[in-house]
Amino acid sequence: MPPGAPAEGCAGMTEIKTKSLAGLGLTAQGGAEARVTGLSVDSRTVKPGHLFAGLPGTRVHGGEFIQYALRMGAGAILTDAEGARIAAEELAGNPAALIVVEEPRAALAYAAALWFEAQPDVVVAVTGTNGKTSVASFTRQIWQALGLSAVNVGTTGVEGDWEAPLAHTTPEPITLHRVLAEAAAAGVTHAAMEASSHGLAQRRLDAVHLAAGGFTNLTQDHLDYHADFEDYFAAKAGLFSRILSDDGVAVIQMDSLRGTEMAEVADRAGLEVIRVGRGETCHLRILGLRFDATGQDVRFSWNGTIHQTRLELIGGFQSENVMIAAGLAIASGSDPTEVFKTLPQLRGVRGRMQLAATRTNGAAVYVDYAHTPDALATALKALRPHVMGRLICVFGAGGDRDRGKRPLMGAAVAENADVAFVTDDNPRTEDPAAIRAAVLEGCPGATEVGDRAEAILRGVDALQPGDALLVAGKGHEQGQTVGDTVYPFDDVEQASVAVAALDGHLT
Ligand SMILES: CC(=O)N[C@H]1[C@@H](OP(=O)(O)OP(=O)(O)OC[C@H]2O[C@@H](n3ccc(=O)[nH]c3=O)[C@H](O)[C@@H]2O)O[C@H](CO)[C@@H](O)[C@@H]1O[C@H](C)C(=O)N[C@@H](C)C(=O)N[C@H](CCC(=O)O)C(=O)O
Ligand SMILES: Nc1ncnc2c1ncn2[C@@H]1O[C@H](COP(=O)(O)OP(=O)(O)OP(=O)(O)O)[C@@H](O)[C@H]1O
Ligand SMILES: N[C@H](CCC[C@H](N)C(=O)O)C(=O)O
Ligand SMILES: [Mg+2]
Repeated sequence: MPPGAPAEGCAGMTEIKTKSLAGLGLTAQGGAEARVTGLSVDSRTVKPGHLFAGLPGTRVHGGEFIQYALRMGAGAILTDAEGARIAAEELAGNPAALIVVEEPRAALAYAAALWFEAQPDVVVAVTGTNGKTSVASFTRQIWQALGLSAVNVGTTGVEGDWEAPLAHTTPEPITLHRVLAEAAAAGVTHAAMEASSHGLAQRRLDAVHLAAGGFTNLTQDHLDYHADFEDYFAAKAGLFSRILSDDGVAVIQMDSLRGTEMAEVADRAGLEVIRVGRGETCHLRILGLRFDATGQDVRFSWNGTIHQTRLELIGGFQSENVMIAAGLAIASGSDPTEVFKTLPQLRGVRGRMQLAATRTNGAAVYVDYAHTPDALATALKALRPHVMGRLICVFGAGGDRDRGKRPLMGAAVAENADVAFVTDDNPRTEDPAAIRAAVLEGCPGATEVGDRAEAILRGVDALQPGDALLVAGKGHEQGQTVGDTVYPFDDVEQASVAVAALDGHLT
C-alpha cells in the first residue's frame, strides 16, 4: 500500500485498517466471515478484532492462550486441530471465527504477507551455519555500490538504506513482513535476508517472494533445537525445496560439507544453480588468494573468464562469503562485471574479524562472532597467516544452547590456538561453571577465567610482539546474559579498555 493511501476497510476519521479472512487467504469453519484489525502471535499483544495465531510451541501449545486472546477481544483464531481441541470450551459459543489448518505457521506467514502487502522488488535469502550475516551485508553493500536502495535483514537488525532493530535473525512472519513493507514504503528496492534454521523450520519466511537463495555451509550448531544433523540439514534445505519458486536461482558453496547435496536439492526443485567454489565445475570459482596485513587479493573466474580483485577483509572464508554475495547479486539481475567492480569497497560486518585494538608492542586484538566449532577453527586458521608469533584465544560457549558443541569448540581452539582462556558467553539460565567445564573437556590445557572482562585483560596481557588475540563468540553483541538479566558488555570496548589499562593509552 503506498504511504498515505487509505487502508482497506477504513471508514470516517478512525482509519483502522481491516482485512477480510479471504483477503488473508484464510477460510473459517462453517464459512464464517470476519474482518480482522491486526495479527498477533502472542496472546499478550492481542487487540480487539485481531486474528490470534495459537501455534504449536516448543514449551507449550499456543492453543493454551486462545482463552486469553478471546478475552482480549480477538476476532479470529488460527490454530491446528490440537489448539482447537485445547480451547474447545472457550471457543464454543464465542463469535470469533475459527480457522483450523494443518500448518498454522505457514498459514500465518501467508496471512502476514497479505496483511502487509508490499515487499522490496528483489529479496534474496541466505542460509548456512556460519556466514549468513556477512553474506547478507556484503550483498546489500554490492547493491548500494551499484546505486540501488538496499537493506540487509538479520542478526544485526535491518541495516542499509532503512534501519530498524530486530530481536531475531529471522523474525516471526508478522515482524518480518512489517519490516519488509516499511522498507519498501521507504523506497528500498533490494533486500538480502538471513534464513536461520529456526526460521526455516518454523516457516517464518515461507511467504516472502525470493528471487534467489544462498547456502554457505553446514556444520554443528543448534542441535538443542533440531532432533539431529539430518533434521538440521532438512530445515536448511527447505529454502531451496519449498520456498524458492521455480523461477528462483540457488547460489551454493560447493566446497562446504553437504554443498553437493544442497545443490542436488536445488536441482531437483528445478532451480537454476550457480555453483561457487574451487572445483572445475563451479561457475564462480576461486583460483587463488594472497593475504597481507589489511586484507587479501582474490583471483577468481566467472563462467571461465578470469578476474582479480582486492578485498579489505581478513580471512580466506570472507572471500567465500563475498563470492556467495556476488552470486546472489548476479542471480537477482545485476550485471556480473559491474558487481565485480564493487568488491574492493566491501567492508566487514561489525564484530566479524574486527580489529578492535593494537598494543604498543604491535600485537593486535580481533573480535569475532565465532560460536561454533567450525567457526572457531576457521577464524583461528584465517588469522594464522597474519601472525608471526603466538595466537591467543579468549572464548566460551552460550548457555541454553546446543550442549554437544561445547567440547568440540574447546577442541577446535586447542588445535588451532597456542594459548587459550575459557570464559563465559551468555550463560543464560545455566550454571556458568558447568558450561566452562564442558568446554574445558575439549581443551584441558586452557586457563579458566569466568569473568569475561578479566579473561580479555589476561589475554591482552599475554600478548608479546608478533602475537595476536582472538576474542571470540560475542562479536557485535552489546550484553552478557546471566539468568534473565542482560548486563551491558561489549568485547570491542573491553579490548580497548584492557589495552589502555596495560599500555597507558586509549586506542
Ligand atoms: C525456540 C524457538 O524458536 N521459539 C520460537 C517459538 O516459540 P516457542 O515454540 O518456544 O513458544 P512457546 O513458549 O512454546 O509458546 C507457544 C506459543 O504460545 C505463544 N504464547 C506464549 C505465552 C503467552 O503468554 N502467550 C502466547 O500467545 C507464543 O508466542 C508461541 O507462539 O515461536 C515463537 C513465535 O513464533 C518465537 O518467538 C520463538 O522464538 C524464541 C523467542 C527464540 O528465542 N528463538 C530463537 C532460538 C531463534 O529463533 N533463533 C534463531 C536462530 C539464531 C541463530 O541462527 O543462531 C533466529 O532466527 O533468531
Ligand atoms: N564462510 C564461513 N565459513 C566458516 N566460518 C565462517 C564463515 N563466515 C563466517 N564465519 C565465522 O562465523 C562467525 C559468524 O559469522 P556471521 O555472523 O556472518 O554468521 P551467521 O551465520 O550470521 O551467524 P548466526 O547464525 O549466529 O547469526 C564469524 O565471526 C566467523 O568466525
Ligand atoms: N544467534 C546465536 C548466537 C549465539 C552467540 C553466542 N554469543 C551465544 O550466546 O551462544 C544463538 O542464539 O545461538
Ligand atoms: Mg547471523
